[in-house]
Amino acid sequence: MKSIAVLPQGSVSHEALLYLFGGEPVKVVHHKLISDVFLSTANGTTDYSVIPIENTIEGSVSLHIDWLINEVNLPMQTEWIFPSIQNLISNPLEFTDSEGNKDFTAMVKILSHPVAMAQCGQYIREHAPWAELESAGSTSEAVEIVKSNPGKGWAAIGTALGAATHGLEIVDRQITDHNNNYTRFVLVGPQKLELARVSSGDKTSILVTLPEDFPGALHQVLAAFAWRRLNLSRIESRPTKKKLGTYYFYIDVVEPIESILLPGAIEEIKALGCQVRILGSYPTYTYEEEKAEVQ
Ligand SMILES: O=C(O)C(=O)C[C@]1(C(=O)O)C=C[C@@H](O)C=C1
Repeated sequence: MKSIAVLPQGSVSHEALLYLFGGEPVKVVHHKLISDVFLSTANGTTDYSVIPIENTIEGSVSLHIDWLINEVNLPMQTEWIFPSIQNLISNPLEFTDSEGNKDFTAMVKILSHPVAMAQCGQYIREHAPWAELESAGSTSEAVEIVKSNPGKGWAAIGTALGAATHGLEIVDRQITDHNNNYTRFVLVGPQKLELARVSSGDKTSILVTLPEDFPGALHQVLAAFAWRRLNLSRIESRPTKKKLGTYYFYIDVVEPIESILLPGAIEEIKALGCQVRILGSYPTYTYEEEKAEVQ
């Protein structure tokens, strides 16, 4: 049975994992911090790790992309999209007045994962702008901390599964600034992954380092894809962390690595003096509500 490292029970990542595998039996190994999720597969304890890499509202999860680039050498084996539905969660009746109405005046602190917190900025500004905001390793860890601190005016932003896991109350449902809030997840690990569900296509993620002092280098890199009509779905620069002003370009190509034209494009980019690292070539799955078993 495949073993999969993921953030704690009831995190968005955990919901996304349950969705991806549907009924397939897998051994789920929870870790409090994303660094430990990465390391568990990097050191061979688990077969795969679930990594959130991009969100509709917050954009790239830079920390996780940097880990993929700099800290571990774990190929991406699958990508899928899953909705991040965030809720305001508290100990039962903590924010209900004697007449049964919601009353947030005693809300002194809101805890969540910083990405989830950022997805709900508008809600916080409208409902409890006075509350102190505190980061947790995951939305589910935030719920767990709130559970251990009843009566203090603390609330968490997290999933319905997180609230159910810890037996807490959902004070307000679906509080993200936009309803169309989706997260792109990747499963990373050394082995290819076969899934029962039908994919919506393939992608290849590559990392390109430009040679120094080469005018128009990025233009020429992009031209290698353009004249072959290879579709790019994302391009993003990340600092190399070695010298100020030097960057990696993270590029997603909507083709599998074994397609006819992609290897030629990569060779052309290398011939320009660029370094190319393949981060993975993998099937991608779009979210289909009727297949979701959670929420
Ligand atoms: O904290 C969680 O529940 C997570 O799964 C982490 C994470 C992230 O790192 O982006 C995943 C998706 C959500 O949109 C917010 C947080």
